[in-house]
Amino acid sequence: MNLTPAEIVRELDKHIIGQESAKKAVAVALRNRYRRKRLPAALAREIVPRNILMIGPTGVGKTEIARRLARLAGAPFLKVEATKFTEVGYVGRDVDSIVRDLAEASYQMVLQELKAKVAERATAQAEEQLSALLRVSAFDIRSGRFDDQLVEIEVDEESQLPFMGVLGGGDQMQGLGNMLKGLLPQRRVRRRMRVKEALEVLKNQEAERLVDKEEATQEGLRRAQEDGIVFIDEIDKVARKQGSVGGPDVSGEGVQRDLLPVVEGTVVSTRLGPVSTEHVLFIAAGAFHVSKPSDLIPELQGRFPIRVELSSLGAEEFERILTEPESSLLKQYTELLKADGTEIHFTPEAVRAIAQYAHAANRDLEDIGARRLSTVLERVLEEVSFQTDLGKVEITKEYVEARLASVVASPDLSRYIL
Ligand SMILES: Nc1ncnc2c1ncn2[C@@H]1O[C@H](COP(=O)(O)OP(=O)(O)OP(=O)(O)O)[C@@H](O)[C@H]1O
Repeated sequence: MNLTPAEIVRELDKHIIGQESAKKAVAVALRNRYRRKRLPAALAREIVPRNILMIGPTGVGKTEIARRLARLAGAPFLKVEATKFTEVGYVGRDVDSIVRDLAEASYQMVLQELKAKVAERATAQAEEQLSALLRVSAFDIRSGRFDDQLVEIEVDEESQLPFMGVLGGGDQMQGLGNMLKGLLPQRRVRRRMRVKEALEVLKNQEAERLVDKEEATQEGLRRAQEDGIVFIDEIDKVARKQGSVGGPDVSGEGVQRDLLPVVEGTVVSTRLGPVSTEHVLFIAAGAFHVSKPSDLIPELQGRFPIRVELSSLGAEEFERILTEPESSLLKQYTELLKADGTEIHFTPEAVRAIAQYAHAANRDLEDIGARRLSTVLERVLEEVSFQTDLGKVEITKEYVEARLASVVASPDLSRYIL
């Protein structure tokens, strides 16, 4: 993956509308990693990432840019909220958990890749096991003819939920869950389930056995350290100037002091082994409505030398966000309903109307950025979504207005619905 900064921006353009300077900054940061790796080792060690501070209101694409960048680079990614941490010695999460969770995310990423490589073999073995159990041919299993039949299989306790890592909570909960999984001794239990499910469970179990865990650990460690990207949201909330009121940490300065070594480069021991944060890229973000970046402690300011501002979004950007990204909201809804025999089509005027309503709601209620589009769209499509097999349905400006008029007329109603 040796994309030039311009190519990286072009990739990001497929998902994020506007916010050019932020895209450019992250593109350069990513390219710098590639540049560094081409230098002699002694020199490369000296060059630390120049971290980025994103300044902009909520819902304008800060997280999305960082997440997309990570995906593009195949880099392990972790999002944390600065406000979730508390000074060492007080109740709350300690900052070292950032590194442990990043390592865990990295390990899981590698594990999934390794599993994908052995998927074919794992499937064949799972089919064989089931065919032996049911005394039918593997072909019969594959045909799906026995999908609904019940079968009892022996499973590793943790293999029962092959998708737990995907579904479980936020990034942090996922890290925690995985960590627990790693610590618990494996138990074998007998479970009755439908053949179709058994196949999935056994596939996953075989894949787990086939992959080289040590390889996953080593590669996971390497990626966390060399490619890891940590997004620290709400940094502005811990950047208040020293408050006048007492209490343990009114200003958030303690959290900043704790974050500092992690950002500067430290070694944290994790389940996988020691992880150095020296080359991890940190992207901090905040609205900075009240506090200013200059309210951060000087050492931390120095560690985030690249400052980019993201602008708040207006009706025109909303219109583009609705339609242009590769998996835009309108495309998502269209595909979703198509699965149920309803083909919706939005007229350009309808799209504009939705964008304008969203913009107005942000202005009148609270500016939540592009997130507003989801609530408005949900309301517009409420009735259509409730039904199935409607065939072709055209969503016109008049329809949008009819759906939203009553809500918009009542400020109280708006607050709940939009
Ligand atoms: N410029 C944009 N282009 C496309 N989609 C956007 C844009 N801005 C926001 N979105 C969408 O809006 C949602 C919220 O955006 P995001 O998570 O990036 O907010 P944020 O700026 O990080 O705010 P917060 O700090 O509150 O998390 C995401 O689903 C994202 O895809």
